[in-house]
Amino acid sequence: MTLIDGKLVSSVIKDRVQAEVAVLKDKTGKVPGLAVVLVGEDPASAVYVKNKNKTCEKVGFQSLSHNLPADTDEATLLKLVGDLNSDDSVHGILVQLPLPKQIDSQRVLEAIDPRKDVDGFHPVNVGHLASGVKTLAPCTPAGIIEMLDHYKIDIEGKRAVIIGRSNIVGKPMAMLLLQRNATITICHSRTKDLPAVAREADIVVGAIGKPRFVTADFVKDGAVVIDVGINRVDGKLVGDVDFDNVAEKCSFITPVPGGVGPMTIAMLMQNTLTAFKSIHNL
Ligand SMILES: NC(=O)C1=CN([C@@H]2O[C@H](COP(=O)(O)OP(=O)(O)OC[C@H]3O[C@@H](n4cnc5c(N)ncnc54)[C@H](OP(=O)(O)O)[C@@H]3O)[C@@H](O)[C@H]2O)C=CC1
Ligand SMILES: Nc1nc(=O)c2c([nH]1)NC[C@@H]1CN(c3ccc(C(=O)N[C@@H](CCC(=O)O)C(=O)O)cc3)C=[N+]21
Repeated sequence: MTLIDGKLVSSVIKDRVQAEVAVLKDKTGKVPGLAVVLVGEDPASAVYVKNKNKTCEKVGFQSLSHNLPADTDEATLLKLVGDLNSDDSVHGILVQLPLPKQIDSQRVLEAIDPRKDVDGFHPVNVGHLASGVKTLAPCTPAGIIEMLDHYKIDIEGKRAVIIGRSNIVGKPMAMLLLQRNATITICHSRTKDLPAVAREADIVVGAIGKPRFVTADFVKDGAVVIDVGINRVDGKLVGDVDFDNVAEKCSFITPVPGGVGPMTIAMLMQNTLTAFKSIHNL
């Protein structure tokens, strides 16, 4: 069994971004700017925002955080998004999800300029991804593809089973794996005989949000197992995969922490750099 080191692969990407930012800064006098909008005080989101700010500093981006109170109304948030759309120093806009229930998230995501949509959640970018047009792809699944490539894990012709069908992970993961010629199955809470379906997979992606949900019973001998889950159990971070038991059966596995999470941040930097270059025709 090989442990996939997300921290290592993410450093390679961040170093590459950092080097390119330095060159572009010399050439244009400008640096990429990333604006992160957090509504309310969800502790998990706060950790994520802190990591993003730290990484922005490392790679040489300008990082702006907007922390709004939990009772912010939709109009206020839409106004902020509009201001960020027209701010020339901002090239990436990320509105942290989930949003409080008085706000229609879809309306907010659709208000973001698609060129600055570094999460890849705007319908234009979702449509491009589904059509196979090069676009800003969601960071978490894009990071998973990078990890598979780094470890030279074949995707073409392989059977991939994705557990979870969210717009942020499951669905875009399916699109990216399909683009790479995997045969994909997307599972969810209504899937029948889930362990049997998952056992057919050469590559299993667990994105459910339930601690240790994917047990050894879900995994074929020699499969590749990717754990997207971020769950807090007794103050400890655990994934959606029952790591200790699954690790004995699989060929490759990602840990939590230190797997998919750091890759999400690295791809956010990559997407912000891509947006900066496309906005400035570089
Ligand atoms: N590491 C990272 O960078 C990131 C980690 N995450 C983490 O990944 C996990 C998933 O996130 P996200 O995709 O946003 O979650 P969502 O809650 O949006 O989606 C969860 C999916 O899992 C499915 N599901 C829930 N229970 C079951 C079950 N018993 N059997 C089969 N399927 C089930 C749901 O099915 P249905 O649609 O039928 O309800 C749904 O499609 C979370 O732990 C989250 O914190 C998320 C984003 C980035
Ligand atoms: N618009 C939007 N885009 C997102 O991409 C998004 C979001 N909203 N809402 C929340 C989820 C969750 N998410 C994580 C990203 C990185 C880590 C991460 O860096 N994890 C590290 C360390 C975590 C720690 O130690 O606390 C690790 O797994 O090793 C975690 C979680 C992005 N999400």
